Order: sequence, then structure tokens, then C-alpha cells
Amino acid sequence: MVTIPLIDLSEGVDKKALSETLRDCCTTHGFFFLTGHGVDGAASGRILEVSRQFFALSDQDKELCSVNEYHRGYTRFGEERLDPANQSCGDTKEGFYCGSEPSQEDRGRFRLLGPNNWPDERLIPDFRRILEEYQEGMCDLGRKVNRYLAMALNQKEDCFDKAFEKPMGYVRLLRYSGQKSEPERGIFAAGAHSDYGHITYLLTDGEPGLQVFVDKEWKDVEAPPGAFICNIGDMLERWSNGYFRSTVHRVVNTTGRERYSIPFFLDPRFDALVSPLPGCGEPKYEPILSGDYLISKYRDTHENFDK
Ligand SMILES: O=C(O)CCC(=O)C(=O)O
Ligand SMILES: [Fe+2]
Repeated sequence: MVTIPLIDLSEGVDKKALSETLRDCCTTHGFFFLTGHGVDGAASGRILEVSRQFFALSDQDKELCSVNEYHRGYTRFGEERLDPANQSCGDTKEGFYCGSEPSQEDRGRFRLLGPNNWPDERLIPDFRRILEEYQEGMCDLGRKVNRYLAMALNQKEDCFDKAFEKPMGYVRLLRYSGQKSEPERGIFAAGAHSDYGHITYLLTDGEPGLQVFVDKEWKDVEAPPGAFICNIGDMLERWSNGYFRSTVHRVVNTTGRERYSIPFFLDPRFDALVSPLPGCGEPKYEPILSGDYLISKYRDTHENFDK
């Protein structure tokens, strides 16, 4: 097991001390647990519950809300392959993508900016509301943590604010089947990958499976109850000029049980230019556009992205 530090955001914490702990986490493994985040257990319970209801729908009902041209909606079992070079088949999971609703003026301006693709509301009447509320709460939490991340990088507290006024925040429901992974045969619940965006906040149903690659070994991650598992993505690694780490992780099923998890991917607005921040040393990365980077990653790993 890997030792991952816990950050507690409760009121009254010492900001400076918190950003220093955050800096340690981000520069070593790029992973931390987050408590005191204000998303109560009831809200987490509700979204996990509607996720179960969604995946229990018939294949036909799920296919009816398959990912649309904006890459929002249902991705069927095996559709995603996170590590094509080392997998003999797709991830043993199915998913549902829901992104921030673009403003009227942004709508259609860019491949990922379009409406979400909801299941028929008669099937799960609360589904949309619960996902949208969760999404909004997570964007707010993300903006708050961004201020500590900025401080941890010795930047002005508001340095990320502009890029996250209208962020691309994706809630993704995931259901891993009970199929056991067989790494030697290239069968994984989720192949090895780093996350693409700024930061990921992961909620799970408590089943084990997530592993992180540290010190040349795969190590299990076990989160304390009620904590988000947070990890730095590629864009924040680039912003920090490699100082913060976007660490490779995967999901391996050793139990034979199904597993539900809900990553929230917080990514800067689609037209944000991500390049090493001033003061982070001689730039090691070319500037990239947030949306272009996401699209190239989705194209490499999702069979249905261009269909
Ligand atoms: O389900 C998990 O534990 C991790 C999922 C993940 O790493 C991802 O979707 O990027
Ligand atoms: Fe991930």
C-alpha cells in the first residue's frame, strides 16, 4: 500500500500550512486524500445510488443515450482502452460522461461543447438533477482548492481563476464488472494512464482496485471513508513545468466483485492555453490548448470517439 497524505479543508485551517502539505503531495506522488470538502455523505450516497440505477437499465435504454458528437453520454462495456499498448481488450467497465453545460455563446464552438445526453427521464427521474447538482458542487470545490494549488506553486492565489470561470468539469459514472483482471494477459479493469486535465476528485463505493505506480511498483490505494482521492493531471503538471506530478495509475480487479466509482475531472476552459507558469523555471513543455489536448487523448482511447 502507498502512503498518501490527507488534506483537511475544514474551516479554520492554517492556509499556509495547508498549501505546504499540498505542495509535498503534488511534488512526490501527485496524489492526496481530501476531507472537510463540504460534499456531505448524503450527496455522495445519492450519486452512487443513481449510478447503480443507471447501469442496471437495459442495454437498449443505455444505448439510447450513447455518447453524442460532443462525447457526452453512455460508453458501453469495453469501449475505452486507457493503455492501448498493453491491453488485449478494452477496460472491463462501462461509463457515463456528463460535462458542464456550455453557455449559449460557446455552444457548438468546439467539439466538446454541446448538450449532455441524458437517459429518458421517466426511467430515473432524479438522475439529471443529482448529476447537475454534484457537478456544480464539485466545480466550486475545485475553484477553492485551485487557490491552495496556486499558493503551493508560489503563484498569486487567483492565478487559475480565469481559466476556471467556465471550466470543463466532467462527472463520469463508472461501473466495473466483476471480471477479474489478468495483467499478464493484458486484461485490466482500467489500463495504466495518467489523467489528462488539471485535477481529478474520485469518489468510490469503497471497493479496492485502484493502484498507483510509485517507486517502480504498483501499489494499492485505500482511501479513508468520506475522503476524495485526488490526483494531479497532465495539464497541471505542464502548468507547474513538471514540478507537480501527474502519476500513472490503473484499476485491477482482484476480488471478482463489481465496483462503482465516480471521477470528477476538472479541466480548464476549452480555449485556455496551458504553458509553464512564470517562475517555474526554463519551460520544459510546449504550450497546448486545453480542449485540443483532451480531444487528442479521447481519440486515442475511445473506440467510438469519431463514430
Ligand atoms: O475508478 C477508479 O478508481 C479510477 C478511475 C480513473 O483513474 C479514471 O477514470 O481516470
Ligand atoms: Fe485516472
